[in-house]
Amino acid sequence: MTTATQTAARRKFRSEDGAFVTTARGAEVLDTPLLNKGTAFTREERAALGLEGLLPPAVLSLEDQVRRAYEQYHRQPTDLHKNTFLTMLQDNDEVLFFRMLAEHLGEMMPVVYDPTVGEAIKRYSHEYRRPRGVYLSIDEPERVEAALADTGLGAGDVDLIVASDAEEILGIGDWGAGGIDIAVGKLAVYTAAAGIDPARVIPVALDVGTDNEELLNDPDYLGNRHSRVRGARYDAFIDAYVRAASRLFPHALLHWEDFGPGNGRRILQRYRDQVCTFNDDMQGTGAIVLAAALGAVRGAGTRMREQRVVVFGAGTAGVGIADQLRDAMVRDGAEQAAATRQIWCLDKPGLLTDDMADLRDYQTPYARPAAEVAGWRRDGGIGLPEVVARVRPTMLIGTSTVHGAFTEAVVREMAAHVNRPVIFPLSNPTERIEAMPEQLITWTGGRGLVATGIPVAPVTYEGVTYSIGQANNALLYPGLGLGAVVARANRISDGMFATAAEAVAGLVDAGTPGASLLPQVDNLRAVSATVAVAVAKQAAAEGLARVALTDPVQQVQDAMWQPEYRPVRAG
Ligand SMILES: NC(=O)c1ccc[n+]([C@@H]2O[C@H](COP(=O)([O-])OP(=O)(O)OC[C@H]3O[C@@H](n4cnc5c(N)ncnc54)[C@H](O)[C@@H]3O)[C@@H](O)[C@H]2O)c1
Ligand SMILES: O=C(O)C[C@H](O)C(=O)O
Ligand SMILES: [Mg+2]
Repeated sequence: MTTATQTAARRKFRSEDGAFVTTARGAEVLDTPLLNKGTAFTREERAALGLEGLLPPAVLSLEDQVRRAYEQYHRQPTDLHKNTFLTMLQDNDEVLFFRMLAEHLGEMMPVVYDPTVGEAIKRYSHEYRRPRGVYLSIDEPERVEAALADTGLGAGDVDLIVASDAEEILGIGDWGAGGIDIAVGKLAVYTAAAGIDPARVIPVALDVGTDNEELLNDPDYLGNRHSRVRGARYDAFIDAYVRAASRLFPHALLHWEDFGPGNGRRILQRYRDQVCTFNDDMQGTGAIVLAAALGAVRGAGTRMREQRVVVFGAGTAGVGIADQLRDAMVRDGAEQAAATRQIWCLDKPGLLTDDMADLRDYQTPYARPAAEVAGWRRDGGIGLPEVVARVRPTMLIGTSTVHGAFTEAVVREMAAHVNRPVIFPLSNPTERIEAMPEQLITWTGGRGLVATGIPVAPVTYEGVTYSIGQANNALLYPGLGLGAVVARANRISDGMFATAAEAVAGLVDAGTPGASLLPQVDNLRAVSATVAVAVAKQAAAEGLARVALTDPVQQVQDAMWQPEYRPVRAG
C-alpha cells in the first residue's frame, strides 16, 4: 500500500467499544493492514463490508491463520527470506503478524530484529516491496510537517515515533535509506514486547544522504543520492523534525536510533529538556547493561562501587554504558570523581588519555591523566592487553564493532586476577561481536559472567549449562516506552532509566550456576510490564507524569494492546 492509500484508509476507520467502524469497502478493507482479517472476516462482516466475492468461502479463526502462516514461515529457505515474509505479513494483516510473533517471540525476534534486520537493511532497496513509515528528506526541509501530516493521524493519535538517520546502523555503519527498517524493527519489538498499539506509532527515516559509496553507485538505491549533509543544514533539518513532530503529535515520545557518535549525543542534549525523548543506543543500552551488571555483581557477591570497568569502544553505546555504571557506583556510595576513575575507556587510538588532541567531549571525563600511564607499554597507543594487565578489571565491556577483539590472551589475563570476570561483548550483529560466549566461558574456566547483544544459544561447559542473557536494549526500551506512555510523561529522566534497570535486575537470580544475568526474551511481555510500572511510578515521583497513577499495575495492563481481531462494522 502506498503512504497515500494508507492515509486514506486510516482516516476510514475508528475505534468504538473495542470494534472498528469503517467507511472502507471491498478491496480497500483487505488493503488496510490494521483492519484486515483476511479469511477470518465473519459472514456478516463480509456482507456488510462488500467482501463476499473477494474471499474464499471458508471462515478461519486467528489460530488457524497463525498455524498456516507459521508453516509458510518455516518454508522460507533463509533468515532473510523469513524476514521478507514477515514484512509482507505485517503489510497484509498486522494482528496476524503480531499474534504469530507473540507466540514465537524467542524464535522470531532474531529474524524481525537483530541480527537479521542488519541483513535486511543492507538489502533494503533490493528487497523493497512496499513503503512503511514516513520518509523525510533533507532536500525538502519545508515539507517535513506536511510529510508527517500525510499519515492522516491527529494530535491525540500518536504515542511514539522512532527516527533514524542511519549513520551508524547497529555495528554495520551507514546504510542510508535502508535505515527505515531499524525504526520499523524497533517498533515491532515495542508492540510485541510491550503492547504498544501499532496504530499509534510512526517509523521515520531522516534521509540526509549517505556516505556509503556502494549505495550511491547502486542503480536501485531508493534514498537521496548524495553524500551526508552535515553542519547547520543538518541541525536545521533535525530541528524541523522535532518541531513538526511535537506540534502535530504533542503526546508522542521521540525515540532516536542509530545516529553517528557526532550527532546522537548532541541531539539528545539539545532536546531532552524540551520534549519527551531519549537516545536508545546511549540510554537504553546503558540501562540494560546496568541491569546485567547489577545481576553479575549480585552473582559474584561484590559491590557496584568496587568495580573496575574497561570499556572497549568509547562511542555512543560505550560512553552511555560508562555513564550509567558510574552513576550506579555513586548510588552505591562512591564519590562521583572516584567512580569515574574506576572506568577506563579505549577507542581506536587505545586508552583515552587527557593529552589526546581529538577526544570527543563526552569521552573527556573518562580520559586518564597522561602521567598516570606514562610507564605503560605502548604499541602506537596503549592497547587492550596492556590495559587489562595493568587495571585488572572486574568488568570488560565491548562496544567497538571489532570482531574478535576479546582475544584468548586478554580474557585469560583478566580471569587470572578476578574470581568472577564479568564480560559483555555487546557489538551487533554477529559479524561484529568481540568474542563468542562459548569462548569466554571456556577461557575463564566457567567463571565468566557473560551477556551479549545478539541472541545466542546456551553454552555447556564441564557439565554446566550457561544461559547467556541478551544485553540488548530490546529488553529495556519497550517497557520504558510503555511506562512513559501510560504516565504521559513529558520528559524521560535519568531516574527513569535507573529504575528500569533495577526492575529488570530484580527479575533474575544470577546466583545459581549457569543462570542468565537477564530475563529470557520469551518473557519479554512480563519484563516490559514490570519495567513500565517502575518507569511510570518514577515519572510520577519526579513530577513528570501528566496523568494520575491511581493503580499503575492495572493501568499498564490496560494499556497493552493485544493481538486479537476486533469486530469490524460498516460505518
Ligand atoms: N547490545 C546493545 O543493546 C547495543 C546497543 C547499542 C549499540 N550496540 C553495539 O555496539 C556497537 C557500537 O555501537 P555505537 O552506537 O556505540 O557506535 P559508535 O560508532 O558510536 O561507537 C563505536 C566506537 O568504537 C570505536 N572503535 C572502532 N574501532 C575500534 C578499535 N579498533 N578499537 C577501539 N575502538 C574502536 C569507534 O571509534 C567508536 O567510538 C555496535 O556494534 C552496536 O551494534 C549494542
Ligand atoms: O538494535 C540492536 O540490536 C541494539 C542496538 O540498538 C544496536 O544498535 O546494536
Ligand atoms: Mg541501535
